[in-house]
Amino acid sequence: MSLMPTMIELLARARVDLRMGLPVVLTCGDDAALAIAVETLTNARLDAMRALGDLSLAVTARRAETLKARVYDEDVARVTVPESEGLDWIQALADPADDLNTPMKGPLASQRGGSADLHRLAIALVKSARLLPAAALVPVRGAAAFAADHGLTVISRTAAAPLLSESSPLHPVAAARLPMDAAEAGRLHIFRPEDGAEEHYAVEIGRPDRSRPVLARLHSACFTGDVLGSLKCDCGPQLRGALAQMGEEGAGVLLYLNQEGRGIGLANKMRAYSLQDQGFDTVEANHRLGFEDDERDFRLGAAILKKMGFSQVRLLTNNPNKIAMMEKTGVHVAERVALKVGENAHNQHYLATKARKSGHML
Ligand SMILES: Nc1nc2c(ncn2[C@@H]2O[C@H](COP(=O)(O)OP(=O)(O)OP(=O)(O)O)[C@@H](O)[C@H]2O)c(=O)[nH]1
Ligand SMILES: [Zn+2]
Repeated sequence: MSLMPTMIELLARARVDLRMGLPVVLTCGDDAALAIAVETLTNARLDAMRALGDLSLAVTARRAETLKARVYDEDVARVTVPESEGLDWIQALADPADDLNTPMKGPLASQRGGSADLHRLAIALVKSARLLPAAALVPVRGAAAFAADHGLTVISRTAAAPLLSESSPLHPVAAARLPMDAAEAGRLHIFRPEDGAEEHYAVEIGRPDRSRPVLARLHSACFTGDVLGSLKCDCGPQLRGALAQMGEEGAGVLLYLNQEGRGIGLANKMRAYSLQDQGFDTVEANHRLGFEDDERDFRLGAAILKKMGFSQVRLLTNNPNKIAMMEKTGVHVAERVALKVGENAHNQHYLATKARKSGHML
């Protein structure tokens, strides 16, 4: 067996490198670039990157819209970084925290022509590292030798792209009995993805009949709502409401998917909350940060249900996208069970925005 890292392992390593502020070498055919996350960029690394050539910044089309930067490559923009600008300028382009105090960062020049594939790959990697979706790139020659000399991780776009668009296979690692308030007959199962990303959990209540639709909930992690009892969303009451209903019926399965903040991570969710304090709604805040409304991967939920032997569900949700994704990934939604709990004065606007912009059923 080879001791060389596989592409999945290299991607996991690249995510850690980027979070630590290390650059990674990206290749695509004859093109290669050094890419570093803007969020963890330091002056020392910026100087070292600049010594290699002209820098460009990869931002998403969503972020480019707020920055009024031209997008020539559909989902990404390649913004030229002027030599006169330093770390603060670069980070202000990536981080919307100060947008309202310093609205005009430009005019910005975007590159057009040639390929944006390396920039697109850089965005996909920083997103999967749960960082702000922005990266600085500089072209490099002789990528393999350069990476070896500097001890850097190399990611080939051709090898990485299919893995980044798929959802990683998950495997059960442990399960045990867990009596809970809502049901004494509880069992917690832990699932681990092959790509080294977060583990996900399944709470099984009673002994659900695998040949009939099971009462199911796909719950996305919300530290603020689930643990702290935040009034800004309805997650805490939904979590407890779903478990309570499963307890009353004597059977059910609740998946606790660690996709905090609709898949952007807790740090980015707090950035979104800070923008909400400035007056933007939940969807606008995600867009200003450079994310889509919802970055979650619901295929994970279907994969776990199937591993547990469930192929049909009575799904507790108000989100039509969850139903569509279940059906698309081979879990039949026999019934939609409404889950309306936890509305309060603080989250009324949030719930109304989800209904208006994300199609949630009221
Ligand atoms: N980015 C972002 N995420 C949020 C915000 N408020 C809550 N969340 C996250 O949204 C997710 C809530 O998802 P769910 O409880 O599955 O809700 P849903 O998609 O509305 O669907 P149902 O509850 O099934 O109707 C959790 O991951 C929360 O952390 C917000 O303002 N911004
Ligand atoms: Zn929440």
